[in-house]
Amino acid sequence: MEQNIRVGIVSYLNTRPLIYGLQRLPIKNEIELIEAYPASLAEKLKTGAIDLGLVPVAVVPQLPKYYINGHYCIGAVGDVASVALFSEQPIDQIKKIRLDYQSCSSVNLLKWLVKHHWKIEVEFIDAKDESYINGIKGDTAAVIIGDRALAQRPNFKYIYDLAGEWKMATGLPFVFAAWVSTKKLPDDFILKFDEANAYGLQHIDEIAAEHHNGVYDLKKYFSVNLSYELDEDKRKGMAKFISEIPTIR
Ligand SMILES: C=C(O[C@@H]1C=C(C(=O)O)C=C[C@H]1O)C(=O)O
Repeated sequence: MEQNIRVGIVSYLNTRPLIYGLQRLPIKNEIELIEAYPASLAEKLKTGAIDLGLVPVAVVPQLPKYYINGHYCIGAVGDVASVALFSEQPIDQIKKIRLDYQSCSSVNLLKWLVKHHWKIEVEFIDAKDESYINGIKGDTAAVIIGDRALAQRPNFKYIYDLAGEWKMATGLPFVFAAWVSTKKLPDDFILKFDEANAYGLQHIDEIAAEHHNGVYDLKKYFSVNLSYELDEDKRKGMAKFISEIPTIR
């Protein structure tokens, strides 16, 4: 038998609806799911450790060749809830921003917002491990993504939702990650893969109940905050963001 297609998936709750069908439908016998945080998935795609992955769109310009597969993504048309700048002080008083080591897209989005939307002068500090979250004090804020961001929501006075801010600035939705490959995958495989993604989106109530954690309303998270269809507007938002990346390095 041919080797299974290695599929990189984000190790956060946001991905549960997209993988629900991949774990249950017959396609599960053709794939191997490899879970990691987004920045690590980007590395895995670059080094060939995965064939297809839910990879941060911010790394797409670094790939010699790429394909955006299927019709689903991790996106938002307004506040996403799990990607934010957390602070004790309002935006105009922030002097330093610690950047989540698990992120690629959100860190670049934050830098774009700092330069083009908030227009503030700040120092960026790359975080190396989870301890950076304890450093959010006074005029030092931090970007946090994923489940850890949902968990921190009750702890900070100021929460700037990065997808919501992007929407205010551009009028467009934001795409954090899409199903990216560096080689063309068979059309019949992508069709089945896409159908498996759709299957999960038809089972949001079960998935929300299964992962219920008392931290955040997951039904709202999966159906209002996150928006998984890679439609025309999301493609426009994604193209705009990718075209802006050279202006923020
Ligand atoms: C909405 C989210 O989107 C994510 C953020 C990413 C990034 O910043 O690179 C990549 C994938 C997604 O997991 C989240 O993590 O909460």
